[in-house]
Amino acid sequence: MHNDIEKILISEEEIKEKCKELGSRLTKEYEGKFPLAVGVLKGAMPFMSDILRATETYLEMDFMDISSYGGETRSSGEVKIVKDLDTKVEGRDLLIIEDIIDSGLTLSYLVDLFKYRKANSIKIVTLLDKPEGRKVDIKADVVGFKVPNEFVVGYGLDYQEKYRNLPYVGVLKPKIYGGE
Ligand SMILES: O=P(O)(O)OC[C@H]1O[C@H](OP(=O)(O)OP(=O)(O)O)[C@H](O)[C@@H]1O
Ligand code: HPA
Ligand SMILES: [Mg+2]
Repeated sequence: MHNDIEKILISEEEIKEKCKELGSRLTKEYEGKFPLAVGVLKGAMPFMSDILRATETYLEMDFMDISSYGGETRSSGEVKIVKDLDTKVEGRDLLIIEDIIDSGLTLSYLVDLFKYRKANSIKIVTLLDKPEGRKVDIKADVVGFKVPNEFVVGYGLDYQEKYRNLPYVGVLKPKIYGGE
């Protein structure tokens, strides 16, 4: 598996440090509140697990499974709910946790949905931001790292469902995508 990686963009150590830093920030921001942390499956799973264990406040966790990429490296543009939340959103302070904002389609769909469901507040935390990928205007409130306009894998991010369990974020060798 490691052999398929051309270069590591963000190391395991850098991710660990960042989760601690962002966790302390969220601890302060949600002091005295009881936010609903919404993990966007499947990609956000490792990041959610690490950042929330560094967030020292009461919180509730729930998950939403959204899909728009299928097995491709480009968004189909059609966002589908595979699994909805079990929790009522009305009046809650939502903390949406994502692995990456690329085109922005997934998050803009979710933000609209949660506004419609009358959330009290919505904050977006993403490990990675790929600003050059953007098709709709949306910004995260908290960003771990910016990444260049390349398809990245690892730490939750997949290519054809593989590589999510890499402890770092990297770029695949071109031959893995069927390139030369
Ligand atoms: O900003 P966007 O262009 O919408 O891309 C970001 C979304 O795409 C990926 O999920 P995907 O739909 O591939 O599902 P997955 O998390 O199960 O891999 C990623 O985990 C984000 O949720
Ligand atoms: O660069 C990416 N890698 C993996 N999954 C993704 N979903 C959106 N962008 C990406
Ligand atoms: Mg994916």
